[in-house]
Amino acid sequence: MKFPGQRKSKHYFPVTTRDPLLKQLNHQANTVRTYICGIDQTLVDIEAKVGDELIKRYGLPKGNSTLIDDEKAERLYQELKAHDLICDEFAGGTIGNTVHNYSILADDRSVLFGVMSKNIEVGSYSYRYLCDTSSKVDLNFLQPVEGSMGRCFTLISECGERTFAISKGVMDKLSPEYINKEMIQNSSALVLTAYLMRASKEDRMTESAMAAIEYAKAADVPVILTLGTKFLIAEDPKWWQDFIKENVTILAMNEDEGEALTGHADPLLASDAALEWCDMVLTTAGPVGLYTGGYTEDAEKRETRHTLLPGAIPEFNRYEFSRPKRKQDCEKPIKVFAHISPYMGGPEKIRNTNGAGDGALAALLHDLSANVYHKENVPGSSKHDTNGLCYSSFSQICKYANRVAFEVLAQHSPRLSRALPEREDSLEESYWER
Ligand SMILES: Nc1ncnc2c1ncn2[C@@H]1O[C@H](COP(=O)(O)OP(=O)(O)O)[C@@H](O)[C@H]1O
Ligand SMILES: Nc1nc2c(ncn2[C@@H]2O[C@H](COP(=O)(O)O)[C@@H](O)[C@H]2O)c(=O)[nH]1
Repeated sequence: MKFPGQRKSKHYFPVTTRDPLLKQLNHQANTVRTYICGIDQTLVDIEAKVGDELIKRYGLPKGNSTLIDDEKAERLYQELKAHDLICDEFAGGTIGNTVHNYSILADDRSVLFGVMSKNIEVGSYSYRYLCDTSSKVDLNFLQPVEGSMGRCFTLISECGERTFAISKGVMDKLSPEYINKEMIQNSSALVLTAYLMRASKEDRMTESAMAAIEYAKAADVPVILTLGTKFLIAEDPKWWQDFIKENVTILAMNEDEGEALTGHADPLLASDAALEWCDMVLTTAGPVGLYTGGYTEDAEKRETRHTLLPGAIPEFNRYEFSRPKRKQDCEKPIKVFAHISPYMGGPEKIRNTNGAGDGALAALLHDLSANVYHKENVPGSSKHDTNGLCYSSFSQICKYANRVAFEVLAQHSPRLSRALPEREDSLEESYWER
């Protein structure tokens, strides 16, 4: 487990054996290892730059992720190929991306539940998926199935907006028998996407996801939900509010999804509303940056040293140096928010916005899992007297998530090809120390 994000003072995080205080840890027979679990529809992204006319002609709502039938998928694929419009083919799926990015950042294990073709030919989409997935993502629990892999046509308009057309193949064929209860109950977190809830009944993906959620809740493992697309949420916001209230610890969304869920276009107000149903929220807002929100114990709140920010909730970041806690773990819970503008104003050239939100979530998951790792391995640490949900403060999580989103924007695919640089001198000066 790597330390979550660069910092000048690394406290007592057990990432090095050089510190004499850590010798105690090294005397332990076995360092306890932590991991996160994710469930996804295994998908390969087929990226193409297209005109709006094509998107319209195929009846795809711009910006949405729409399921299309096999006939339409084949027609679309042949048209993209014939006009040489496909610019990349890469493993995708919102949770596949997130657990991959988690494993790259933490340099540690994640477990993915989903399906995979029984027989894999070199060069096939299944092969592509495996090649593009970090070796730290444990794929041993995937369910082998017959049939073709799911494809996600990622159609990028001139304005940069992405429209997804999903040819589902076997992506929803996951059976609940392939959800390993013990793996889920021993993990630091279970991460899911709202997309899993739109599978057809016969396909059983939704049933499998619900089984995993029940296992996680029974063992008090945090359930993290990312909303996927505003269109799905807008179909029935009340259903999603109840679902979150019933099942979710941490909610990740972008500002459009936040508006669909809460009715608030302002990401801060949307975050505030969502905290009535869950314990913590990560709200990304494209060029406006991102917000974290959640609860802390009134007696443990820590005042920021940054400028107090104006907004729909004045000076909303006052206690952003506090660590997030679950609401139920607070005697006197107070809401805390933090915001950060895009790191360095955003990359000079945004290659692709695909997966920036998933990248930010992976950073938050890393911080959460690092907290469990530290708690397991340094149980006597005062850090854990207060039963925090994450290792770092709201403010620090913002910085880390933002930095990772920047890295995804600056590269071509939604999956990080490498971790953040170990030493970023300019960062130490200009960002982490600011
Ligand atoms: N145009 C942009 N300029 C600068 N940073 C951006 C831009 N778009 C996204 N980001 C960064 O990436 C993060 C996630 O992007 P966003 O588009 O909100 O997520 P999603 O992919 O889930 O819609 C933002 O919080 C911000 O840090
Ligand atoms: N599991 C699913 N993943 C999907 C679906 N539609 C799109 N996607 C994936 O989302 C990422 C991009 O994420 P974003 O945070 O930038 O929006 C991309 O890699 C797609 O594969 C779906 O229906 N199910």
